[in-house]
Amino acid sequence: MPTDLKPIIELRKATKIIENGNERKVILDDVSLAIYPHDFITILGGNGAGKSTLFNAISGTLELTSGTVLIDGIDVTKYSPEKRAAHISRVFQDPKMGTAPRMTVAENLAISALRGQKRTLKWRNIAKHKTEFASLAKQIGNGLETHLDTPTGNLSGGQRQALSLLMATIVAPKLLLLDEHTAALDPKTSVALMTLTENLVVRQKLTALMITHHMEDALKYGNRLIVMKAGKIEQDLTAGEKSQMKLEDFYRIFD
Ligand SMILES: Nc1ncnc2c1ncn2[C@@H]1O[C@H](COP(=O)(O)OP(=O)(O)OP(=O)(O)O)[C@@H](O)[C@H]1O
Repeated sequence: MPTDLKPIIELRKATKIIENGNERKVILDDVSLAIYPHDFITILGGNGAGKSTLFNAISGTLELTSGTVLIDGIDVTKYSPEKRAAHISRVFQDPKMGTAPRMTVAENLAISALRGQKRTLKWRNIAKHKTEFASLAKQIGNGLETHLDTPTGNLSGGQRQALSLLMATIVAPKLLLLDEHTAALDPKTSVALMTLTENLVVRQKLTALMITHHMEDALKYGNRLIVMKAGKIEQDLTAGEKSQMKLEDFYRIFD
């Protein structure tokens, strides 16, 4: 990893232990990870490996038992998810998660455009920004730009995920978390959304973590690949190391 760059996000010895009666389960096990500017890291691991737990620890929806989370070198371990949301955006697997269903596409975009600012939403500003929103939505290529006044609950799953991605990146976050964001889509829409994802990440020089169960995607995209197993980071591969790997090597991850 680069030595001259400072990590944007760092986890130091992050551990989460769940105690339930006599049961004690370590779901995040002494994880240390440094994420550098413009890293696009894919994350693979079997069911229950701790991938979403890692995202929860970064975004603050999970309180650590021990360990530290830093953003730009500042200890944010005690910061609420809302406070961290000024820097971190997340797109979930479920198309229903990222958008407010009764609000229109333009209204959802307008709210996202205010992320990290204290200003309240002025509805007249939405009209002002509609042309800009339309040109953003047009990049997606699935007709979203013709639905600016449509409540998001009426969109297709693919349109809704594309909108969630646009909302997560309309103000460039320090870190973009993609939590199996293509998993609920049909194969064609999933490929289109992955292409859009890569375009956005590369064009905006974003820093991103992407959980995927598609081994092909984990190999194809990004400059780093992390493999998780039983709450630990088992492997952290560079692009060079990744290119030496074959699909068969990855099937062993799920043994
Ligand atoms: N709040 C919680 N309380 C108890 N157990 C939890 C909690 N959150 C996660 N776990 C457990 O921690 C383990 C890791 O879960 P996690 O959701 O991070 O896995 P994952 O790698 O994202 O899996 P998947 O690919 O199935 O989404 C699982 O065994 C899960 O049941």
